[in-house]
Amino acid sequence: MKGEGGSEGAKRRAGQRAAREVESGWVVGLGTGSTAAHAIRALEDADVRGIPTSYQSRGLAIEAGVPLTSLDEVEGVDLSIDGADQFARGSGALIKGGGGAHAREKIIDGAADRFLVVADPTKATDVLDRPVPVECLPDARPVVENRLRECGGEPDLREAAGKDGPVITDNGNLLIDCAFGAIEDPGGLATRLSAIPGVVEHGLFVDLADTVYVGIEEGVERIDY
Ligand SMILES: O=C[C@H](O)[C@H](O)[C@H](O)COP(=O)(O)O
Repeated sequence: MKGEGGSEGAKRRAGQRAAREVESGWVVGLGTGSTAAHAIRALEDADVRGIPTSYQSRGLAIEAGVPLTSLDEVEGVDLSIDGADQFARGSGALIKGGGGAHAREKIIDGAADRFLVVADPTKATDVLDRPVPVECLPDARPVVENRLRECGGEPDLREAAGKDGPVITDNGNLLIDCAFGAIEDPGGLATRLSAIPGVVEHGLFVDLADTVYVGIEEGVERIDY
């Protein structure tokens, strides 16, 4: 369910710009995906501790020599830097989870004093309209799918490439990509999705982003919320 396109240069500019906000001694949430990866690499020589949001970001941090910690070893998270599959320019609402990492991302990004989103211009939209990734307990899938239909969605179990069967998240759960068409009220939909028994977490991030850095041809655009 990853988004298409987006130049690597734009992603790199956004990731490196966000990494410049990190101060010595900070605890930093390490986001997942190809854009957040540039921020993690840019922290190579920084005096920080990182909390990874996924298996992928953990591996990247180890490669870059960023010391790792966890939520139960720190008093707080100073800053988190993470990507997005789509963001609404006007509100900063996001769709995340194209790589299936949104549950841990929401915990860590949401715990941070500041949450910086890094993106390329293909992620920007006026109204969110990508399918929303929903992480679901395996036994609950039929019930969750019915409830998603009642919410107006079209659920689609995410299949794994190179394997017969579904994608299993880092937490051992299933992923359902649910299309809702244009999402005019992300906050209302987020509340409804969170109330479904068996839903571990969904990829709508509402009122969480403080700043979006968008890599563009000439540099980086900054949008504050
Ligand atoms: O589960 C994955 C994450 O939410 C990513 O941050 C999101 O998919 C964006 O990834 P990318 O920067 O590779 O487009």
